[in-house]
Amino acid sequence: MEKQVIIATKNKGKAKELEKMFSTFNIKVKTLLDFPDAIDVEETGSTFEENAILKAETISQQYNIMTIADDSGLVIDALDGRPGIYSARYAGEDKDDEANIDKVLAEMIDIPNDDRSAKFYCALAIAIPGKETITVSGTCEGEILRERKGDNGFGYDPIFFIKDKGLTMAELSSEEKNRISHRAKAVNKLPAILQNLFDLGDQK
Ligand SMILES: O=c1[nH]c(=O)c2ncn([C@@H]3O[C@H](COP(=O)(O)OP(=O)(O)OP(=O)(O)O)[C@@H](O)[C@H]3O)c2[nH]1
Ligand SMILES: [Mg+2]
Repeated sequence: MEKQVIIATKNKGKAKELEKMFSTFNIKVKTLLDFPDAIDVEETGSTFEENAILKAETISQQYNIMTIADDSGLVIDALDGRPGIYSARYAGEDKDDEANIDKVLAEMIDIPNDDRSAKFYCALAIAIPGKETITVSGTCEGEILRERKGDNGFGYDPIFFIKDKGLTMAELSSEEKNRISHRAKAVNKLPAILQNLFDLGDQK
């Protein structure tokens, strides 16, 4: 049977980036759009890794197919790591990107320019039926601006400034974001792991 993987995310921005990154692997990529009855996993973990594992294992057990889940977020030093694992729901359960940005900007209004460092963090969990779940992670360093710049990407991208580039994440092309992002850095650790896993036995 052809190797296949489910990317278990309901976030369209993430799904698009991950589908693109996985297109280089010799594997059929499915998303939760292909599985409308997928369980809605509650993110009850206290770390990105725990939440990624919860999402990946629940869906891989439901369908008996290898599943990758991404749990990610923005970690701001001056806010003691917030919004962190609560990034998607920072301003409320309706997961409104614009409201989330407004909340961060308001909380940081008195934070001086040289104390606005932050990072994006991405944990990926790979759950394969009958095998132990594996996690990898990646980070991307930046600074939080005082206003939005750029329209690409999703989430907090318009206020996340990357010094090396002199641009926000939302001003990068999708190709460029996919080269340097926290998600790309995590995905880049996968080929060796996937190779190893496939060599261990049959993959449905
Ligand atoms: O500007 C951003 N650029 C990114 O590249 C990025 N990656 C993550 N994030 C933020 O972190 C939340 C993830 O939370 P999260 O991992 O729980 O995902 P989610 O709830 O959106 O979807 P799901 O995968 O759980 O179904 C997202 O909603 C965003 O607010 C990002 N923001
Ligand atoms: Mg989520």
